[in-house]
Amino acid sequence: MVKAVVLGASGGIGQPLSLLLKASPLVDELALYDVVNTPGVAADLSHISSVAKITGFLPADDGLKKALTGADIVVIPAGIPRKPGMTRDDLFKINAGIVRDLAKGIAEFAPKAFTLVISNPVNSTVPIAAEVFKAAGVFDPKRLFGVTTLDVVRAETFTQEFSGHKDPSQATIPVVGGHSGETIVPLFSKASPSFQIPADRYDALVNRVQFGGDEVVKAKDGAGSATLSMAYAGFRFAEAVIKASKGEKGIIEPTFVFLPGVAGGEEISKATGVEFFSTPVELGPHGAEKAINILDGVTEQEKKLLEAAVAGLKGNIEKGVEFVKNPPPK
Ligand SMILES: NC(=O)C1=CN([C@@H]2O[C@H](COP(=O)(O)OP(=O)(O)OC[C@H]3O[C@@H](n4cnc5c(N)ncnc54)[C@H](O)[C@@H]3O)[C@@H](O)[C@H]2O)C=CC1
Ligand SMILES: O=C([O-])CC(=O)C(=O)O
Repeated sequence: MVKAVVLGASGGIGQPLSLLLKASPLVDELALYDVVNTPGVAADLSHISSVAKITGFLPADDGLKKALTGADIVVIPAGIPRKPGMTRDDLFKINAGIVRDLAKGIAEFAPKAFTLVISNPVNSTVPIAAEVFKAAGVFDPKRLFGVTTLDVVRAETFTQEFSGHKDPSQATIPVVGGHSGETIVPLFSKASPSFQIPADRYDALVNRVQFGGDEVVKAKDGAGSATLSMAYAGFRFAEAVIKASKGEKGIIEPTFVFLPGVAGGEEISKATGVEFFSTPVELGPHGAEKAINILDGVTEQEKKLLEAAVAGLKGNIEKGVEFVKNPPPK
């Protein structure tokens, strides 16, 4: 039996993500939580003739507790999205508190659940969740994931003409680092099967993966950021976590984790100088079984990208940790 919970289920990402989870044969129970509209979204989805039994909750009447109790996997797309001209870090002011409070709920009502954080800025919201879990004495680094799958999905899509896959999702193109601008590092040299990108196209392709989010923010012109591609990516990652938890072997996905708490992660943490980092992770019954180091043998260009990523990540991580350790005055 798998119970999945979506926190922020009525939003632009929350609704299509809930649809995909409701339609998935891997999910037996689905609970939707948001500060608005969950009764309607749950009623609508409940007419779909799939396995999952669906319920919707609002904050009143212990809604968060009821949604989270018994959860195996919790996905968090709660929080505000960007508008043109904003960086993901500009979302910190509002989303940091939202993620902190939802993480407190998870610590209390579903401390053993896999927690998948989508809310931006991921580079800071994942450290926030980790600090909340630590303070509550329930932190298991193998069970906390920042969802960076959309960066991988974009890399697969944007390089299709070089990878040559009819179905671009069949390419393996690792993207490491974090989830904002220069902290996003596509490692094209580590793609498998390998392919060559012409030198005059390289910078533009890296830039497109790093700033793919901005492309959507601009096109939506004030109406938000990526929602449908994110729902696809979030579902892909959630599905991978669920399949691995059920014993399926060989599932590897890049995700933003607390490296010192995952087997193999210490080495990557030493090499990069950061504790939180997105790297390919082998998933298993208990979550992140092994962090895979693919940083050896990267190209000189990729080394430079990694340096810039780490410099940005350090501040983002510190900001998240500080937010919980030394909360700003109310
Ligand atoms: N990790 C990634 O790759 C990506 C992350 N994002 C991020 O995901 C977040 C959500 O984006 P959208 O769905 O487009 O935004 P949205 O505004 O459409 O939806 C957010 C939902 O969160 C709900 N919410 C707000 N406070 C809440 C709380 N305390 N508890 C529960 N629900 C709450 C809102 O009522 C709303 O329904 C944003 O922070 C965005 O930047 C977006 C795309 C990609
Ligand atoms: O760009 C944004 O703000 C949303 C996001 O994280 C993405 O699309 O990668």
